[in-house]
Amino acid sequence: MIAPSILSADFARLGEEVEKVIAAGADVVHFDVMDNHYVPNLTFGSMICQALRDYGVTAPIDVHLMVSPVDSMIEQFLKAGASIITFHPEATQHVDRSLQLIKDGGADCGLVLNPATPLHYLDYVMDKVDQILLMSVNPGFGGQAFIDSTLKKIEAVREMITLSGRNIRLEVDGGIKASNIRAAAEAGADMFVAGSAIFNQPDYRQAIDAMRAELALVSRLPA
Ligand SMILES: O=C(CO)[C@H](O)[C@H](O)COP(=O)(O)O
Ligand SMILES: [Fe+2]
Repeated sequence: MIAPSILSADFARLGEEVEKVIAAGADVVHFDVMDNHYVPNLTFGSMICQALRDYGVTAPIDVHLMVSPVDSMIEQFLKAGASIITFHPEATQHVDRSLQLIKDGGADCGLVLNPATPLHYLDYVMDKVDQILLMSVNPGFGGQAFIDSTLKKIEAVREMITLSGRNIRLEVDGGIKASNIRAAAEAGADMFVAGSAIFNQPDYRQAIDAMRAELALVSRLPA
C-alpha cells in the first residue's frame, strides 16, 4: 500500500491535491497531525479531515498523531472520519486506553515508534494493534533523509508480527522514495508513506508507478 503524506501537498488546494493523488494510484491518504508541543511543527487538526470527507474523499484516511496529550485528538478524529489512527506511545499516559478508544470508535489503531524508541512498547499490545508505524526520520518535518538503521528495526517488527499470528500492517514513514522503497519492503514493510517524493514531483502517477515498479521486484515478501 502506498500512502502519500499530504504534509507536502499544496495546502491552498488540499481537496484537489488529495483527489489527484488518489486518481494517480494512491491507496491511502496519510494525514500528519503536529501540535508544536510533541514535535516542533504545527500542521492541521480534525476540521481539515472533516473538510476532506465533506469534499468527497472516500479513500481511507490514515491519521498520524504527533500530539501530546493524545486522547482528546482521538475523539475528534473519530468524529471527523478517520479510518486509521496511530499515535506515539510516549505521548500518552495510558497506551492501552488510547488504543481501546480508537477501537471503540470503529477505526483501526496503531502505535508509532521513532527511530530511537525501543520495540518494548509493542510487547503487550500485539493482540490489539491493527498497524505498526516505524518512523524512518525524526518526526516533525517532511523531506528528511531515510535513517538506514530502520531496516533492521523493520525486520525485527516483521518477526514479532509473524509470531503474533495476526495480520498487522507494518508501515514505514519518512524519506521513502523509489530508490529505497524496495529495501524497506524486503525488510518486511507493507505500507509506505511518501510525502515529498510524490508531491514534489510534477506527475504524481509517474512517482507512484516508479515506487510500484520497485515493489514488483521485491524478492523476499514478508511471511
Ligand atoms: O510523519 C511525517 C513527518 O513527521 C511524514 O509523514 C513524513 O516525513 C513524510 O514525508 P517525507 O516522505 O517527505 O519524508
Ligand atoms: Fe507521518
